[in-house]
Amino acid sequence: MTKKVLVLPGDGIGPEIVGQATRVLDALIENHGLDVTYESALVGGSSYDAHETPLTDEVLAQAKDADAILLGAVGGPKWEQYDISVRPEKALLKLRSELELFGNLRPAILYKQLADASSLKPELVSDLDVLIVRELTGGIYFGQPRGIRTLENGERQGYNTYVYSESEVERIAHVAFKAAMLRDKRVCSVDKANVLEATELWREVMDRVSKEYPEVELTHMYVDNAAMQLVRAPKQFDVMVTGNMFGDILSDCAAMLTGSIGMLPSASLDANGKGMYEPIHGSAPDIAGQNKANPLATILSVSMLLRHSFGEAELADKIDQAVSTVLDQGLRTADIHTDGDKLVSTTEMGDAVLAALA
Ligand SMILES: NC(=O)c1ccc[n+]([C@@H]2O[C@H](COP(=O)([O-])OP(=O)(O)OC[C@H]3O[C@@H](n4cnc5c(N)ncnc54)[C@H](O)[C@@H]3O)[C@@H](O)[C@H]2O)c1
Ligand SMILES: CC(C)[C@H](C(=O)O)[C@@H](O)C(=O)O
Ligand SMILES: [Mg+2]
Repeated sequence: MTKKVLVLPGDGIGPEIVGQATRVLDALIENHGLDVTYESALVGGSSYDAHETPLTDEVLAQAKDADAILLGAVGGPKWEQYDISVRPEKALLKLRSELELFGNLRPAILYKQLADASSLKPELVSDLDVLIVRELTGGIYFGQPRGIRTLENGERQGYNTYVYSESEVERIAHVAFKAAMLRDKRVCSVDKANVLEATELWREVMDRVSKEYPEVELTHMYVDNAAMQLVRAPKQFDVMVTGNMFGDILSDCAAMLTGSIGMLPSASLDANGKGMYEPIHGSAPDIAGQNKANPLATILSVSMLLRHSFGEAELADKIDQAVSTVLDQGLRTADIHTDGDKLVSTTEMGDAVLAALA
C-alpha cells in the first residue's frame, strides 16, 4: 500500500534543506519504484505567522495519520520574544510527545572523506560510529511542575522538574540494547547518579533490563565525564543511552566529531516503528536564505526514514552510497569545507546527490 509522508520544512534553513531531501524522495518515487506520496505543511514559526500557533490541530492530525514525518528545523530570532508556550520549538516538543516518539536515534558516523573536517585529529575519529540513543518524551523537558514563580521576598524563581518513571527508562533501555545487538554489543548509559535521584533510578533500571541482554556489555558513565570522553577518545563508545537533556547536549558534541552538525540525521520512533525524521541541527538563522546550508543531514534522515519506518533498506543504502559518492567527488558545503575541496551551495549539493543516485 502507498505510504504517506508528512513533510514539515519549518523555519530558517528548514525549507532549503528539506527542498533537497524531497528531490531525493521524488527521484526514488519516479525512478526506483518507491511507493510513497507526501504532502507538506507549516510548522514552527512559519505556522505561528500564519495561524498564531506553532502547530495547528490539523497538522497534528496529519502527523498522526501519516506513516512517517520528515521535518527540517524550527525556531529563530524572530519568534524568541514570544511566550515560551507558543514558541516554534513547542511544536517539535508537542509532536514528539503526542506521537509518543520516545526513542531518538542519533548516529554519529564519520564519513572517511571528512576526517580533515572534524575538530579532532583524524586518528581519533577515523571509522567513528557511535549511536546516541536519547530518551525524547520525558525527563526535565516534560516534568511537572515547571514555570517561573514569584517568591515571598518578591524575587522571581524559574523551576523545572527532572523526572523519570521506571517504565520510561525500561522502554528506552530496550531500544538501546536492541540497537547494540545489531552492532558491537556495548551500551554505555550516561547519567548523573552521583547527584540526581532521578538518574539513580535510571541506573538501577538499566542494570535490571541489561539482564535480558546477556550478550551486551553495559557500562555506566557520569555525564560530565562522558562529554569529556567524547572529545578525548570517542571511539571507545558503541551505543550511548541517556535522558532527554543530556542526549541533546551530547549529540551536538558528537556531531562536531563527524565534521559538522550538518551531517547528523536522526530518527524519533514510537513503540511500533512509526517515526519522525529530522537533522539534529536547528534552523541556523545565521546562514538562512543564503543557499549555504548543508542538506546532507536531512537527506540522510530520508535514508533513516526508509530504513526504520518503511523497511526499504536497499533504497536507504542507495542514499547513503550517494552521499559517500558526492563526498568522494570532493564536494563540500561551507561547514565541511577544507583546503583543496570544491565549495558548493545547498542546491549544488542536492544536484550532486541526485546525479549520484541515478
Ligand atoms: N530540531 C530543531 O528544529 C532544532 C534543533 C536545534 C535548534 N533549533 C532552533 O534553531 C534556532 C537556532 O539554534 P542554534 O543556533 O542554537 O543551533 P543551530 O543548529 O541552528 O546552529 C548552530 C550552528 O551550526 C550551523 N549549522 C546548523 N545546521 C547547519 C547546516 N545544515 N549546514 C551548515 N551549518 C549548519 C549554524 O549555521 C550555526 O552556526 C533556535 O531557534 C533553536 O531553538 C531547532
Ligand atoms: C529545538 C529543541 C527543542 C530541540 C531539543 O532540545 O530537543 C533540539 O535542540 C534538538 O536537538 O532536536
Ligand atoms: Mg539539540
